[in-house]
Amino acid sequence: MEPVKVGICGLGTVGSGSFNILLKNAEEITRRVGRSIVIEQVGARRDNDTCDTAGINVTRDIFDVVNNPEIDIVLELIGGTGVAKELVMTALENGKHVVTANKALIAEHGNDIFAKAQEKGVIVAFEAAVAGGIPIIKAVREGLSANRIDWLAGIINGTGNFILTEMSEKQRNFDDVLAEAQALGYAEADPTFDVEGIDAAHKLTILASIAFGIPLQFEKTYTEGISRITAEDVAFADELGYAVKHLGIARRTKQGIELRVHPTLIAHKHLLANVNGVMNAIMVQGDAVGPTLTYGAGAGALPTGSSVVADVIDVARTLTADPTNRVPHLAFQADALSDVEVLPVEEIECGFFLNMTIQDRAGVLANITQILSNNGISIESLIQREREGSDLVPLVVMTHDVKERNMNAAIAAIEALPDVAGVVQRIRVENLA
Ligand SMILES: NC(=O)C1=CN([C@@H]2O[C@H](COP(=O)(O)OP(=O)(O)OC[C@H]3O[C@@H](n4cnc5c(N)ncnc54)[C@H](O)[C@@H]3O)[C@@H](O)[C@H]2O)C=CC1
Ligand SMILES: N[C@@H](CC=O)C(=O)O
Ligand code: NA
Repeated sequence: MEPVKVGICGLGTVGSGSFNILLKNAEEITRRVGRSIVIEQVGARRDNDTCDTAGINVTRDIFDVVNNPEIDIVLELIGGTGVAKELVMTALENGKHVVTANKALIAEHGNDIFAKAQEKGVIVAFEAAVAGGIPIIKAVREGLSANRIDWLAGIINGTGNFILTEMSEKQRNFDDVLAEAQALGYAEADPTFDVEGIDAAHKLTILASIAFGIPLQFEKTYTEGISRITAEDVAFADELGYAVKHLGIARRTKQGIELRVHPTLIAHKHLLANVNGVMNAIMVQGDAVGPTLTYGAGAGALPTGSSVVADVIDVARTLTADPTNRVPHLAFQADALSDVEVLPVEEIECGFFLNMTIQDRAGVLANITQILSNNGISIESLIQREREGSDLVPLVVMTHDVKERNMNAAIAAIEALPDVAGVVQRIRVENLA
């Protein structure tokens, strides 16, 4: 049989990983697919030392790739939502299948892209876009398709988890660890996407769509990053028996859907609290299967390339299958997406860890507990520390579950007390039972 011809756009971290896997495992891949997969052309601004492109057609113009009539599958591995969108739309218009690792593109423009793919009868595959090497899209969209998914929660940004782990285990400084994550190829081109939670929000948007059958709604995802987390927060949390992890959470409730990414306290004994470094893990709760957990590298050239190439294999296999029987892009039929409401964060209920600085003076603690109680908030535990030579001392409060709305009111009142210095740090606590 004729080989399947692939064109790679972008030869950076993920492009090089995918390129090298396609060459190294060519024989094994042919055994799996029943025909060979060859790299017909590479579009790259510059060469990559880790890739031997001898004998391969290399162009500096990535649009040569999507306009090359020989190519069956285009790999979009340049990133961003500008040129990348134009590239993907052109490839689809030209009748080519597309494999991408670009979560920003899918989360923000996926609705348009999938509509175009459907019109043209081609596939857009994006396993690498969520949690790097973990086959979570396939797991949710296919492996768990018998279930009504109740919720999912996971560590879905490798850079952020790498930073939190190094800060907690080695007391390293935030900027240092971020620079290392960039050098290792984990971080986004703009690393604020990693540290401000935008990248995790892109991924959660995609996961929620395939779990619940809702359109992609990135703009409705509540997004908070790890940049405000201090070494002191991590140490206090640890003392109380918790790890600080950056989680993406999507949950169905009677009122609507929770879609949120933020730092979270998780009990040390919980599996997610023990996912460290660049590793990602996602819990999915289905009504039939119960809780499931997948774990693996969330970023890096070869782990991400693993997902890209698996998608190429999937597409190559379906080239001989009936197009109407393929798995729908968002797991549910395009005309069967539901418009259930995404809840505002004020409606979400969880426990809180509050870390504040107060004057070491009689009555301050009583004022704070009174405010909490006035807002219907009960305290689970509390740490108050003396600080030698200073009458400003740290106070940490853990609360039982309460609506974010009540907590907002309580924090505003606490911050207005003359004996409370600066802002109250809040980290949400999840039991994930
Ligand atoms: N680095 C990682 O571990 C992961 C990255 N991703 C996603 O994969 C995509 C690529 O990311 P990386 O490989 O990390 O980025 P990168 O910056 O290492 O690679 C991108 C490459 O594309 C090239 N490029 C960009 N625009 C171009 C243009 N107009 N013409 C020719 N070449 C162009 C750049 O020169 C660069 O070599 C992004 O969407 C990213 O979000 C997804 C999962 C993991
Ligand atoms: N920057 C991302 C790369 C993978 O998606 C991350 O760190 O997780
Ligand atoms: Na994946």
